[in-house]
Amino acid sequence: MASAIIRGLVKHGHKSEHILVCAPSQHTRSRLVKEFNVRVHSDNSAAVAFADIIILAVKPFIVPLVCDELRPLLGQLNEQRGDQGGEQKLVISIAAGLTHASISDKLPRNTQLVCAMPNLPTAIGKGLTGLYVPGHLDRQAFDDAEQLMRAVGDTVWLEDENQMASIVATAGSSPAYFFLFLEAMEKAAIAQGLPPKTASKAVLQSAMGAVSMAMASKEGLANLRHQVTSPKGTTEQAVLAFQHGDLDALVARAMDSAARRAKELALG
Ligand SMILES: NC(=O)C1=CN([C@@H]2O[C@H](COP(=O)(O)OP(=O)(O)OC[C@H]3O[C@@H](n4cnc5c(N)ncnc54)[C@H](OP(=O)(O)O)[C@@H]3O)[C@@H](O)[C@H]2O)C=CC1
Ligand SMILES: O=C(O)[C@@H]1CCC=N1
Repeated sequence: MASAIIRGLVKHGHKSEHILVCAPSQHTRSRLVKEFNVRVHSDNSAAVAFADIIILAVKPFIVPLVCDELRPLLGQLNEQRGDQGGEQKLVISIAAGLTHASISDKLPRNTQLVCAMPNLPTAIGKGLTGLYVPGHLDRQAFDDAEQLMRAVGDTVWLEDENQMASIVATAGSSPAYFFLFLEAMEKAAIAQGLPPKTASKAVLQSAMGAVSMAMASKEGLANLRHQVTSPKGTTEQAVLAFQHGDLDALVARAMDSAARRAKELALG
């Protein structure tokens, strides 16, 4: 996910020399230098010395270990900046499930922390990121987090931290559902006899057309669907097959499973 954010930021015009990536493996560091020409370091505390905005983009169970490494220097530099009336460093966590309080507890007191849930299309500037800070904190103070994630797509602020699990299910994980559905369509089209390249083009262009149309239209998804579905026509048969398979219930079950997993990750 870090690579996707970096790709999106660099595409949007962020200078690669202003980005420092900390990763333990030499292989990953070399790949990122080769791909984006970013700075790299093996020591996570180098990020605190270098950056005003620090993104925690590790697996949820690694976040506490990384916070332990960031805490001493982060506390020291934020205290210095506080004394001088300067801006505090901002930490953004993209770890699925982890709560604001659980990460805050691992960082120096009063660290500016935003919980964010981006998704993979940030890599091409078309991401969706859910953002959360507790209600008693002023969101204006977190403009930098919103601006950064806006550079790689759209953003939504969440009122209630419990909504974060739904954003994981609806946006963080969902590109995989769409890929899965498109894969299934591609396989079916090939099974019906289309050449693989033709099947792929027909599936992807149709998906892009449908999504672009839905985004541009004020009519709502069900209305657009009805426009395709001629009475007694071909689409009706396909829609009926999906409905007989209880697509709505299946999708709800899948999304509930993702949201439930996000809540489990919060518990560690
Ligand atoms: N994948 C996605 O679409 C999304 C993921 N997320 C969240 O992003 C986070 C990362 O997920 P994802 O990108 O899929 O995972 P990956 O396994 O692809 O990446 C994790 C990265 O963490 C690095 N890492 C491991 N240990 C440390 C450490 N101690 N200090 C610093 N870096 C470390 C690894 O570096 P190395 O290669 O050197 O081991 C690796 O590059 C998760 O919390 C996930 O919930 C959120 C939204 C979407
Ligand atoms: O599958 C995961 O856990 C991560 C979080 C959202 C997308 N990928």
